[in-house]
Amino acid sequence: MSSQKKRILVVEDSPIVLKILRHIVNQELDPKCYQVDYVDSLAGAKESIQQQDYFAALADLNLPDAPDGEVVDFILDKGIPCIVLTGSYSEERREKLLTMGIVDYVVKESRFSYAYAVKLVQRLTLNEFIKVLVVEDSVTARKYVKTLLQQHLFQVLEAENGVDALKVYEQHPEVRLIITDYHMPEMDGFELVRQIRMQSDKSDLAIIGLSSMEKGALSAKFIKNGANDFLQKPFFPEELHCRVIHNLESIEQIQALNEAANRDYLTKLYNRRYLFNAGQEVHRNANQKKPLAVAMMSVDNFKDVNDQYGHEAGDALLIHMGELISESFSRFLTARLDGETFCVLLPGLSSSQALTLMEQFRLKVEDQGVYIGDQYIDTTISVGVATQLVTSLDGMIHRADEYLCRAKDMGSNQVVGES
Ligand SMILES: Nc1nc2c(ncn2[C@@H]2O[C@H](COP(=O)(O)OP(=O)(O)OP(=O)(O)O)[C@@H](O)[C@H]2O)c(=O)[nH]1
Repeated sequence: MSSQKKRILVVEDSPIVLKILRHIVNQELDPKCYQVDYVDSLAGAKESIQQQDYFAALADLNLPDAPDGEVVDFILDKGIPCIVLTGSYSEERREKLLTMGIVDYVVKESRFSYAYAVKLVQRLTLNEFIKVLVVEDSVTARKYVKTLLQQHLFQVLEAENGVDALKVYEQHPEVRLIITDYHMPEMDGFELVRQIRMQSDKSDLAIIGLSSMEKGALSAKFIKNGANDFLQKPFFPEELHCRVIHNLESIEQIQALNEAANRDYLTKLYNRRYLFNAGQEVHRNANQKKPLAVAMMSVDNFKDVNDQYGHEAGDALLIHMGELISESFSRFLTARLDGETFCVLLPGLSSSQALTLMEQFRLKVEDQGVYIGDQYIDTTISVGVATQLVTSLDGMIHRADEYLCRAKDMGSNQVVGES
């Protein structure tokens, strides 16, 4: 999320609804990320929108000075995504709202509907950064899906057949979702899904197949070919949005689980498991022309910090070390291996370059010290650096560890390695 707060406008005249909304907003929207303004009339909305840039608005359809949804027209006119709160539901009203180009409507029935509306704001914030590829040979159908996705702030890419889609995907591997039709010239939807699945699995990229009603079996075939989901045409806009959100949330949950499994809970650096897995490729790519250095570092006399200032202070020092390591070695793979021991893989660096870099880091730690509360703690590190390429990463880490022990034996606060 960008460092600037997102401004959200809530337009609602009912004090009871406002009270519930405020409560949910306070619970769900981080005040560090969102600034929410509340007004109770069209006049209030006009004044606020004149003064501020809004990321999105939640607006009541019927206000005393705007009984017929005029506030929604006004908000949309200003290019602000709008989630409509409506007291009642009818097919006619739904049709009208959707053709206006709103993000979604929420019938004011229970606390859950307000929670849904607030969650939608969070979703829009994420969507801004998500690329979706729409693959469809009919220009009208493609533009329709594109418009619906843009109403939810997605970045939309287009392709008119499977071959075209593969090219776009190659240029934009960050695409998180592909929505593809079945029947297309050059390459159909099934073949596209088959080819895409050779590169990206379901936990990295979601695929939703589109198939027409009369060809019911296509939907099952789409799933069997590797799509995450399908949608039968013609579909309601809400159906598309629900499927899109559902599939993206599944991917996000898997990624969050992976991330949690790969990170050290305290410093947020990668953990030992991740370093050993991801490091294999780094090690494989190393050769005589592309050297690899492995540095192991350990905070000196860390036990004394725990003993003297308490375990919490020790934790704070480790967090500080984690921050220092990730900012100083941002282009390298870094990890906390255990306790007060950290590791960094430095591909492309010769022995002397690696030793110099680690010596600079040692000096930085020595110079900085750290405040834990109002207590200033002086701290130093010892470092071992292995640069001789051996057959396994484990072997290099073991060597670096031996140099680290030597640095400690020689009095700590120094870098020892192969020159
Ligand atoms: N606060 C805190 N302490 C930890 C954590 N993990 C390990 N420790 C402690 O770190 C200390 C490491 O002690 P030692 O292995 O003797 O290392 P040292 O005191 O730095 O000594 P040298 O390595 O010789 O400089 C132990 O007391 C562990 O209990 C942690 O996550 N938080």
